[in-house]
Amino acid sequence: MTATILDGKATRDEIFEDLEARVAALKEKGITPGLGTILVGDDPGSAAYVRGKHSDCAKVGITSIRRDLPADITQEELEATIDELNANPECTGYIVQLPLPKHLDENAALERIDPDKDADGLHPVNLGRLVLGKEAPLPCTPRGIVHLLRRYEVPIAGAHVAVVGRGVTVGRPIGLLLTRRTENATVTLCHTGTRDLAAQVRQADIVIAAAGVPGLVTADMIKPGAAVLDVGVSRTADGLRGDVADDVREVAGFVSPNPGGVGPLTRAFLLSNVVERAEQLAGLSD
Ligand SMILES: Nc1nc2c(c(=O)[nH]1)N[C@@H](CN(C=O)c1ccc(C(=O)N[C@@H](CCC(=O)O)C(=O)O)cc1)CN2
Ligand SMILES: [Mg+2]
Repeated sequence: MTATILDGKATRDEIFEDLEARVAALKEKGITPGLGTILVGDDPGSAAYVRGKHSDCAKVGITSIRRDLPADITQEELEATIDELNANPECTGYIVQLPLPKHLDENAALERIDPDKDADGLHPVNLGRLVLGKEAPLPCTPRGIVHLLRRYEVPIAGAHVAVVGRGVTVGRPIGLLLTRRTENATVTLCHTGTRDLAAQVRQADIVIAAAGVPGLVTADMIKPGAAVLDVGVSRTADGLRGDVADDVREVAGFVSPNPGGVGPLTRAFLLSNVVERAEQLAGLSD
């Protein structure tokens, strides 16, 4: 068997086309959505992601607001920048690029974001709303994963999903999305303390690998025909590596590659969250 590729770039292009039209409609009503980013330090990966977010904004007509701060900034200085974007009327949504340098308190920074401007859906109030099933901006990577599965008609209802990795941007929130009544999956959240990871992954219809460990998920761990989404990213001497070994394609029914799978959708749904918020402000959504 050779797996069907879940093409994140083609799916991203469809989303951008829709967003471009919606941004034009907002502008006709006198509202221009504005995405802010706060980047601390000079990690090349984070800098590239932030550059990508701003070039996406230009493609769909969203205003870009950039705040780049030195790596040795204090928590107080970071929080002053967060306060500034909370108060900035041009900025309708923004993100703090993660991870932050070790000396900074990431949770305190996320908590200081105005929940109504939280474009990443990572503020505790918005994660709490997700737990309660209330409307909220959804974390971008999990939203991209669900969209990609639906787009390629991978059966989700009743499926057994193994998530590998418990980070705040993917592993923890994806279980909350997939167990909503609209998705109805059964989710096992695996991590470094999981006994016999291979056995957990082997019984899954859908595997979401988001551990950041190159090649962690191998072909012998995959149930034939399963959907395998490679979300982890590691920068190695050989370049970017995902969590999923290449030969998984010979066993799986569906594979999202890395790069070119879920990553482009993380960026697309960030813009989507910003546009949805602007539509709420304009009274264009229900
Ligand atoms: N505040 C946030 N920080 C981080 C998030 C996030 O959602 N919010 N997620 C990741 C990084 N990230 C966005 O910020 C991100 C990661 C990967 C991609 C992407 O498009 N990847 C491409 C490959 C890119 C490359 O060549 O380097 C792909 O998968 O095809 C976009 C965004 C951690 N931090
Ligand atoms: Mg991500």
